Amino acid sequence: MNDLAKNIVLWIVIAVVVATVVSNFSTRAGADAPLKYSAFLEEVRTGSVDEVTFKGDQLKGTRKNGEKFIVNNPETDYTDLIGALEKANITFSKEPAERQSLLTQLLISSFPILLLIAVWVYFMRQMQGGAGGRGAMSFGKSRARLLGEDQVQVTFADVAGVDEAKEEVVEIVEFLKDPAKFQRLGGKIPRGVLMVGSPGTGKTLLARAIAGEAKVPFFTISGSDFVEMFVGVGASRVRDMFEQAKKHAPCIIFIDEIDAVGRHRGAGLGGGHDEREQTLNQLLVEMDGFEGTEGVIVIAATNRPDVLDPALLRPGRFDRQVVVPLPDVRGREQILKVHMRKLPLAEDVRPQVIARGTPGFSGADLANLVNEAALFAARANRRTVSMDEFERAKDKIMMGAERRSMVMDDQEKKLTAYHEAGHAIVGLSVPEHDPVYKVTIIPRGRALGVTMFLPEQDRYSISKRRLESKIATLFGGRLAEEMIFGPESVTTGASNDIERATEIARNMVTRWGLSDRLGPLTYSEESGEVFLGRSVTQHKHVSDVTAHAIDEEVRSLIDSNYKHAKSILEKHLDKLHKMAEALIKFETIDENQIKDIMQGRDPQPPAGWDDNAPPMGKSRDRGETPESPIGKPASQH
Ligand SMILES: Nc1ncnc2c1ncn2[C@@H]1O[C@H](COP(=O)(O)OP(=O)(O)OP(=O)(O)O)[C@@H](O)[C@H]1O
Ligand SMILES: [Zn+2]
Repeated sequence: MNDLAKNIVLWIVIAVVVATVVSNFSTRAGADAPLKYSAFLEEVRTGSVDEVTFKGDQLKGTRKNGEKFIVNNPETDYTDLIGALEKANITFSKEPAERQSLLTQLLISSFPILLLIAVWVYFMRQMQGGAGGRGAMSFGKSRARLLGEDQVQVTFADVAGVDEAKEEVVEIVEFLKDPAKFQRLGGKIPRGVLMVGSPGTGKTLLARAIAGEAKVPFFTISGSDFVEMFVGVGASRVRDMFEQAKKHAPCIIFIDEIDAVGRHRGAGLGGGHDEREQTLNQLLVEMDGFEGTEGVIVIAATNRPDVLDPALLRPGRFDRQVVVPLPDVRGREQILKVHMRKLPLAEDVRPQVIARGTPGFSGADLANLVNEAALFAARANRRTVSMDEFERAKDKIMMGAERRSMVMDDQEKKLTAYHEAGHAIVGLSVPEHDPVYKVTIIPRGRALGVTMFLPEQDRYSISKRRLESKIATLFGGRLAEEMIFGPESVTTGASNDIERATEIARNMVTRWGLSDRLGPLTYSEESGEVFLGRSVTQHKHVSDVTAHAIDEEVRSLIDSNYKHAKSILEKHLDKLHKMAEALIKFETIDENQIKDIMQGRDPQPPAGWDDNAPPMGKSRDRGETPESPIGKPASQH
């Protein structure tokens, strides 16, 4: 052994000692006995569990006899579990994940040492010429997680609302079930499938369902796992993954976020032989190398097919694309039903109504909505989940969580009430605007108040008239403040409204060809070139004269709609006062109350309203500046 090798051995010994000390320490700190997930479910069923707390991906629980235990929750989606807990009448709650345990702090502080060891080991491997070089730390091993055929319990029945995508992959299931038979019958052997769709549309779910239907093992790895700081590691991980997969054939390899490795070669820094490029090349080599008869199918997922290297899409590689779109109304209803199956539901629950009120939601958003509703029901000690909880969950996801603890003084409350009432009244009076569904001055997310509009159907294009109505509505808030409190009192609360109105106007002129003066031309061009993860926008040059005309045209669109909004508010001043008063009193008003106000009546108080109840929250917490929320639909201010 030379000196270097001795050194490495010494360091490894030190590392082992440190690791032992640390792990001893950590087990002593967390004395709760670990429990297997399946054993835990059994205990839930037999009724020996008393209480459960969700904490990150762990569950902490107490048995009826007072014993404590922890369970690592393997599921990201725990509606199933919540349903079981509710049925067994077990109380549960949710805690935020721990910031940073002592263990991680220790690991972080010892990171430089570990890094040094890693570098040395790496150089050793290089010196040995790679032969038999799978050293103690096995860098080159793939990180793919293998789920055996029994573990993949997902079937096509769990994937809803994407029927076309399902139809396209049925053939793959047939192939995996019996590759030899499939070939005999003359089917074209599939090899690579690229699933394309926005985040949360169920690409992973669909891939798992293919494995579940065909009852074959499922290897899963994320593209970003291949990208390592050491040159050559990613490539050897790819090699290793394919080796493993061939041993388990027929099977599926699922590569999530393939764009992390599959980016257009040469798009990186300098374009040289960087790590990512080697990994990608290895992937291409492996995909060419295996015969389809072996029964390995590679499924990759991405939401950026445009940045992928064209070599990946050539015949024999990922030559099939399956688009997994955002669900439409029917699809959303079906997805909701899939997730609701697992819960005890009240009789008033109507998935169709929820589906109609959630345009733009992905499958993951809907799963989350059902989860949140279950948690609301649990917190209120309800035995079933009712429509009310689903509505609250929807509002929470769309507008951010209510922040009742944040106290506005009376003046601020009044300003916010007039601001929101201004949006609502203009929105209700302009043509082709979505109906107003709810107005609230309870702070939500980062906004002080929210006016919610409900698109009645999914829209794929918007008319000029509608866009102008949007601009007018956006100005409604600030205008109302100005009219009631005078120009000096206007707050910064409207800055985001103004930004958005300006953006709409500018896009109308420069991108959507909706200006008579400038005609149907595109005046700026966004190119999709991506550099280091950021998209670089290149502007096509426009002459000074044109630029000036664009500015004028944008300004005139803004001016005319601003004036329009102002005339509406002047005409409906009595309704503005009435709505603001209602908001100050009730804090949230709904469709029916809005209708009352617009017809000149006093709004009915909501069900269960008590005029003598104490006012809202008391503590002070004002960390953020008032701004509009960052929620889903484009129509809230
Ligand atoms: N079509 C669907 N039917 C039922 N549930 C769905 C559907 N789409 C998504 N979900 C729910 O959302 C969760 C997350 O979806 P999944 O991870 O499959 O999305 P993804 O498209 O792979 O997202 P990402 O691109 O972020 O990886 C699923 O576990 C499931 O609970
Ligand atoms: Zn506003």
